[in-house]
Amino acid sequence: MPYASDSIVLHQIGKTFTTSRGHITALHNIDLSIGDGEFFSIVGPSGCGKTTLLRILAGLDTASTGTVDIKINSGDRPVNSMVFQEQSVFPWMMVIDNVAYGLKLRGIAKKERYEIAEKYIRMIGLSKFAKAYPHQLSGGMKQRVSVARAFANDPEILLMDEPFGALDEQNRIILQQELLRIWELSKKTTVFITHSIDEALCLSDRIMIMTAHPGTLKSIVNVDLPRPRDIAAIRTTMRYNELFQIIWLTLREEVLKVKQLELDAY
Ligand SMILES: Nc1ncnc2c1ncn2[C@@H]1O[C@H](COP(=O)(O)OP(=O)(O)OP(=O)(O)O)[C@@H](O)[C@H]1O
Repeated sequence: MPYASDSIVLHQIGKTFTTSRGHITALHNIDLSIGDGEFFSIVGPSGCGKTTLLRILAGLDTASTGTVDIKINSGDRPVNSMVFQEQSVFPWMMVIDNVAYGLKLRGIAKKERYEIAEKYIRMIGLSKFAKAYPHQLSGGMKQRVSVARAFANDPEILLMDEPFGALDEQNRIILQQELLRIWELSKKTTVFITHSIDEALCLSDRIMIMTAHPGTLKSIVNVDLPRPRDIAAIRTTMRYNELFQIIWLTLREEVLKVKQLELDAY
């Protein structure tokens, strides 16, 4: 898919952890470019290095080899915002203050940061709960607050590590649809980790499939499903099913390798 420019360029990324039991190579020689405004998902078997890669993009960890380049469009914005699987809201803050937190850190005046926060709270359907505290919200609602906060921060890139993994299916579908809607409006470069081929297909422009440990780039699939997307409708299309098969057959080889390694270890 054509993009005006690259937002993220990874060159020969490798990561080796040193532990008391020796060295663990988590990532090996990953070359990758992600376009400005692209929704890019990563799937791969358990332990293949997805989170490690995202942590390197977030600056929470450093690569052992290679380089990471992230295009900075404006010096006033944070480079990234991350949404984790676990709800990472502050329990002592009202919803509106949780969503506005990053803006406060950047010194944005209260009136303006509340206006921005209210806009995103409206988008995720929580206006009535703007002054509620997290203990008054369900798990799905708290995760919505995390998503709203990430967008309100207006980062250069959005990083999401299985953000809906802990939710029940109904809440997950609703949040996926809301994420699609907000992303369509902002066209923010997004890197999204998921274990779900379905989720990756519904949301992404491209999907990267990683090999089993050590993680390398196995292949990248273009998701040529039309946008804007309705998640329920897209799943009924023939192209969705074709893409699902392609990804599953590629991924299955890697999942089986992990299973074999587990059996060999016994
Ligand atoms: N801080 C660390 N110290 C040592 N080894 C680590 C560390 N973090 C990750 N690893 C190892 O690196 C490899 C990749 O881990 P990572 O969590 O990135 O995989 P993942 O694909 O996100 O896994 P999952 O799908 O199960 O969440 C694993 O073998 C893991 O044990």
